[in-house]
Amino acid sequence: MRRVIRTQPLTAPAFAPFGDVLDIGGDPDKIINAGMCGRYHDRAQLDFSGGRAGISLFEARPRTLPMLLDLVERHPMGSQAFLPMSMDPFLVIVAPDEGGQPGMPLAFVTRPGQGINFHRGTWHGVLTPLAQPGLFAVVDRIGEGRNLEEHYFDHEIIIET
Ligand SMILES: NC(=O)N[C@@H](O)C(=O)O
Ligand code: NI
Repeated sequence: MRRVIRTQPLTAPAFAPFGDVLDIGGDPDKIINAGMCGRYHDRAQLDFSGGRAGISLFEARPRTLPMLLDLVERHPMGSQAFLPMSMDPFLVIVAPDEGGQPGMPLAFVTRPGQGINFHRGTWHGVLTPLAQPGLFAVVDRIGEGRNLEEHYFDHEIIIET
């Protein structure tokens, strides 16, 4: 069986069941630094249970669309944030959990300057830039325990614009 999933723009309401969208839409929560900076305060639900927060840098090879989606994964012990260090859109794949297996995935494309934070246990595609440099800061759980569960699809899923 072959399924095609079309990308859609990333919005906070559509992404809410899966995680947080980090962007500077609307007014800042605070004006700081002598009026020189807007702070969009505390915008993600972070979770590092039994471990600690870590910041890593990922240099990922960009993908082109259409692309074959063969794998999603989840981190049962912590959240994971993808914070681009460029102004290029990237692809964000998520899927609902259906009895411990991923359901039908959704594919979002970010606007320049948007980041995301997957909530703990959210099925997601791995970091997928769409342009060079695929440079991201990733905030996730550092600690003991099995924090990676992978699922390989047994049917073909194509992600298209
Ligand atoms: N495994 C790892 O460091 N990265 C993945 O979790 C990912 O979602 O890209
Ligand atoms: Ni991950």
